[in-house]
Amino acid sequence: MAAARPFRACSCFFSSNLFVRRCGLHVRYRHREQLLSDYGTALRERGCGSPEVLEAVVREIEAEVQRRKQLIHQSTERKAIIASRYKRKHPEVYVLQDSFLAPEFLEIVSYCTSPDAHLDGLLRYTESFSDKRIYRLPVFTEEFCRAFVEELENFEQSDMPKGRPNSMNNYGVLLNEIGMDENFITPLREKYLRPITALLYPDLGGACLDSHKAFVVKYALHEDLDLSSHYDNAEVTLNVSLGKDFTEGSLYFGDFRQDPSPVPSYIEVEHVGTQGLLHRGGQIHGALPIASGERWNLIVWMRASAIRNRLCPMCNQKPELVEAEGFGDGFTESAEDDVPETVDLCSLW
Ligand SMILES: O=C(O)CCC(=O)C(=O)O
Ligand SMILES: [Fe+2]
Repeated sequence: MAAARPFRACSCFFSSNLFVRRCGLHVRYRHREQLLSDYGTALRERGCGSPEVLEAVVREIEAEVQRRKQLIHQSTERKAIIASRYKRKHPEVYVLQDSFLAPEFLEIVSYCTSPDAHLDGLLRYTESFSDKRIYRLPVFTEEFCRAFVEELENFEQSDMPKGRPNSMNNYGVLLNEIGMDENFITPLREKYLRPITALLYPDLGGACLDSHKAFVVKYALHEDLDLSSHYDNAEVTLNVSLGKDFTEGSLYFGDFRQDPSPVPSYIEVEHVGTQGLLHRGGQIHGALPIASGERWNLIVWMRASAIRNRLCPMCNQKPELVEAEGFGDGFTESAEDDVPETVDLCSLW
């Protein structure tokens, strides 16, 4: 068998999809003049047109680009510190066990791995929302969710260094940094989720999701309340509600990024504790503000190199690969030197 190819990122990470929080806008940034020429009107419309505010916006964007450039290095450092010093409260939650999973979820996986499994059969076990290919299904047990959130709170309250889940969420935990990728998220994706996504999203590489970025987001009254509209850097996303108690805070979904309609229709989907939502990463979505309590959700952005190597979902171009740590952003170098028997079936579509 050929050695696994290292994962890469696309260079657009340093220039595209930069989120300007104060005006709720994603921008591409090369330099100040380009920003003004591409987004001058949009910035003005959102109250960011005065010279002082513009100045602050440019400074924020440049700081975000710097943050992104230092990310790999800082994340590796944090991971090493956490591995050597963090004292886990529930060490057991780091190794996935069947007992963490809802019996109904195990039943779904068992159906999907049976020889005659088909989409219509699977849909009998899930709840579907409109025609947007959004599905809800049971995932974890309540007991597991409680222990997991307790572990995350323990980490949050510790003096360990913490990264932000992504440029839009300020609160939460990057699961690779606390050591949950290897024995929890990777087996969850490979052994349990992939048989399901293979049937739901074959066109998006659902059968060959070969990497992920996993994190937990947290919303609370004096922290983040909501999340602006966006699409994920993922082919398929799993979003599981872990608790705790909260009101409001539903998700809303609009069009698929590559298939916009003149008047997008939005649907709202509630989070149900212990249950997960599967959706296409490219489905435009956001989170409405919570009204009380705390909301913790596990988010797994799942990626298929066979799909994204052709087109980066963030810049819509052939990806320009740059070195990365771990799973990077899920791209791999081209497979031209592969011998035929190692060619992944997914890459033949
Ligand atoms: O708050 C949520 O449930 C959604 C979070 C989300 O969409 C994301 O982090 O990509
Ligand atoms: Fe998202």
